[in-house]
Amino acid sequence: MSSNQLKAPFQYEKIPLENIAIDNKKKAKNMGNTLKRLWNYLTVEKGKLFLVILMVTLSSGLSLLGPFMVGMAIDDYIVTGQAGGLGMLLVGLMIVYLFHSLSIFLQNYWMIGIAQRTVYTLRKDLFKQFHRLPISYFDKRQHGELMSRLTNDIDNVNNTLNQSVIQIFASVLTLVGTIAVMLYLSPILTVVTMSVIPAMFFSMRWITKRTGPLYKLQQNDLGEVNGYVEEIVSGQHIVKTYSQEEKVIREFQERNHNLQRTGFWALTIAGFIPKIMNMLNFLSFALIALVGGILVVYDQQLVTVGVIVIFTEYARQFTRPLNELSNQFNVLLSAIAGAERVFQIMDETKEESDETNSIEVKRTKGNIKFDNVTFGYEDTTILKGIRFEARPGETVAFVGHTGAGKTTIINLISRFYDYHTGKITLDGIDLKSIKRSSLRKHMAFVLQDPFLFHGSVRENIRYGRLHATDKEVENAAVDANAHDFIMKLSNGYDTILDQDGSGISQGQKQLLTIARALLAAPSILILDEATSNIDTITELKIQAALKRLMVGRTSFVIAHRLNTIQGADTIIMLEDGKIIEQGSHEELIKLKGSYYKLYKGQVQ
Ligand SMILES: Nc1ncnc2c1ncn2[C@@H]1O[C@H](COP(=O)(O)OP(=O)(O)OP(=O)(O)O)[C@@H](O)[C@H]1O
Repeated sequence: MSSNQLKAPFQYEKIPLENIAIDNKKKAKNMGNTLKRLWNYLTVEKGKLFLVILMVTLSSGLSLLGPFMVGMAIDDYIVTGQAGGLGMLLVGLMIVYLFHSLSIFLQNYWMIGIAQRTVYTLRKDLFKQFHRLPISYFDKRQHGELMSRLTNDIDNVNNTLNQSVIQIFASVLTLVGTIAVMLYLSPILTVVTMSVIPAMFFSMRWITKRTGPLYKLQQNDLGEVNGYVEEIVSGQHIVKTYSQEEKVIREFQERNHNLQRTGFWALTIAGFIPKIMNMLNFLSFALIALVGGILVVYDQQLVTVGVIVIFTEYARQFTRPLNELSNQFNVLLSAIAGAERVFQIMDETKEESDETNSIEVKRTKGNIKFDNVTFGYEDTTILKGIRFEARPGETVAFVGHTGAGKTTIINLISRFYDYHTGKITLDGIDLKSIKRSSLRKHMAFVLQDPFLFHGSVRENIRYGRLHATDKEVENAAVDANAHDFIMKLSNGYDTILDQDGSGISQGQKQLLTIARALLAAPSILILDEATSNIDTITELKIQAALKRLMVGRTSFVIAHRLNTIQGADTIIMLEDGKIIEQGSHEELIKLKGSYYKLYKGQVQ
């Protein structure tokens, strides 16, 4: 690998901002909707929110009172030379600032509570939504990218709720209050102080127009980075086996670079705000001193020295909330971008809700019938005119080249996807009218790549039936030929398995999933190439366990190795989504068609 390939992109090339297409109207509408939905989450805590608002109002009021009292001290006591009342005023000032601090402490305390609970609910709702989404949704997306929504995006919302809500509210109040008091004290100086507003407004507009889309882009780029990391971490074995480290690092760097670039521009442009605000602040300071000074010299009635001091303080108070508003506005934009991505998932079409009159199937014989079924994932039709019947207790095996449609048939039987035309029935009832959860309760899967959760061996088997007793779990393990190896593990049934069971062999994992299926005692079984990549002794064990598992259950088997399915009642040979041959092993051999050729090819 040349060192150039991995060189960090120190050059921050300009992002073509004009390419970030923004449909302003649509964007504003989306933002409004997102804010409204966030607000709905917040207002669950009406009481606390009211207290926060009360405290913010109090602290804003007190922050106006402080400078006013200082001005009074100058005009009434210092300029007049009567310093007697100064002590009392000082005590008053101390009390004002004490309550000011107390109200700030309380508003933060309550707001953090509200924010944490809001984000907790948001996280809960999003996680729930993950479970309502159809398999097709996950099939199409990178898992890490989805995870990023639950972590980074919600974190973003959390940070904003913790700080920005209070700051924005306090800033608005302080701004309005300051303007009101300034007008009361001196309309001329108010106009002078506010003369910098247009400059502030236009510079802010220029900045936020650019940072908004950039923040959104940054969140997307972060999702991409997370998605890629998740994919590569879980595919480490493959990366190493094919020595693809260089390629992977290069691809990661591309995503990392994009994130760095958007992050750089978002923060750089947002960083202009405080600088511009400071500059304008100093400008308004100078203007107040100049105009105020001239007014004092010409007419003491118009403006006093105390009022000039109050104005210089208010000028700062006046630009600070503006500054804060603009800063918080950027944080808010990034949180809205995060929230928007969260709500996007919440708005995804859920797994089509089961019809209200859909049937709960308590018992089933396990008779599955396909009658002229067609189906396609997207526009292209994958399965065409599929007809077959699996009678109760029978085994139906699917064979065919890769992409022929074997898994797709299984996806339809388990209703991960719904058929388009024709009909699939279970015991004569249309599959679409049966509640998905009720249908899947009667099914168990033993898949090619057995999945185990982080937890004990016992818990992993018990996943098949949560209320099974320890004895039942062990019986299932015995029947699945798993008991012996489990007893040899460091803690027997209580041995903790890593996520995906990386501490045990592939064959052992398969035995555990067979035990899990045995415990579930379903009437329909789905076996997907359960015996590939396994040594002969373990394979024999698995075969025996599967035989036991399949007794009395309708079983659907996908197998590439034809020797494992010779005993099947029906073998269905698929080609390009169509059934080309169907019958028992003997019948298909006699036919001397495609199955015969495939079989001969494998046994030779
Ligand atoms: N989630 C999906 N979205 C879109 N197309 C899909 C999806 N899953 C499978 N397909 C397409 O459907 C066709 C049938 O795929 P299927 O997985 O059923 O084949 P298969 O016979 O099980 O193959 P294999 O033996 O390789 O597992 C293929 O052309 C495949 O590209």
